Amino acid sequence: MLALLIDPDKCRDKDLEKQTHLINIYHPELILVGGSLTTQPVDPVVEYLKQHTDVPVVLYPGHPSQVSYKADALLFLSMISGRNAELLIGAHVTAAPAIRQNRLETIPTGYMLIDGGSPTSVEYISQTRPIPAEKNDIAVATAMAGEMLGLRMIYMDAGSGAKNAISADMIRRVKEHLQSPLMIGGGINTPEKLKAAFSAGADIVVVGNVLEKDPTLLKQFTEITAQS
Ligand SMILES: CC(C)=CCC/C(C)=C/CC/C(C)=C/CC/C(C)=C/COP(=O)(O)OP(=O)(O)O
Ligand SMILES: O=P(O)(O)OC[C@@H](O)CO
Ligand SMILES: [Mg+2]
Repeated sequence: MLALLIDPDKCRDKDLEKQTHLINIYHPELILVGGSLTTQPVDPVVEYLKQHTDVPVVLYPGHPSQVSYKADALLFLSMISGRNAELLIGAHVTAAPAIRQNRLETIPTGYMLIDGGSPTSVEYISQTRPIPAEKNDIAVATAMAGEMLGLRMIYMDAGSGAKNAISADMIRRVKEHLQSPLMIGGGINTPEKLKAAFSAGADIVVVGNVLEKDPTLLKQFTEITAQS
């Protein structure tokens, strides 16, 4: 599956219109909405997408303020690569009552930040250290622990705009030990990197930056996804 990430802060009305037009032609399987730091409200972006496409809109929040009850579901992320209690359970306690009240579907997801070769917004904002890129064993153990805690999906992210995407080796090793779906993202900016992530075992690949810069690449990215 291909998940297109839309950052509410980076899309002006015109960009969103253009992206929506291409989404309706090429149909990525998912749209994710979120950012590690957002100053613009998420609600209008979700509302626009729900009105103009049939592709499911799933929230990928960096903060409880990014929860919109207009979305189809929410990645209920716990940042298991870090040791920041607020991102492991704190934000969740704050957000849970309203999520339940509004009957928003949650997808319990273990979020693992992997070193992508340059500092990323998520690393800075979360005040956590990523798992070193070469430490496959730590990634495997972390994903296993997340699954044992009951998390239903694992998201390994090198961070938006990462210099290096997560290695095929790490993806393969983690996937070997996992029953749950594996999501991969961060720095996937060429057709080759997209193919490599799927070949290594990614179930869902998240692409943000490169499609923000050149939305027309969506055609090629959806074709590769269909062949993978
Ligand atoms: C439980 C609820 C509702 C919220 C907490 C959510 C948690 C634990 C988040 C974990 C850490 C985090 C800050 C994730 C944000 C990831 C995200 C949406 C990244 C998108 O990319 P950006 O980092 O915004 O990329 P740019 O730098 O390209 O804007
Ligand atoms: O913007 P890119 O580098 O595609 O990354 C997407 C996403 O995995 C970030 O959390
Ligand atoms: Mg952002």
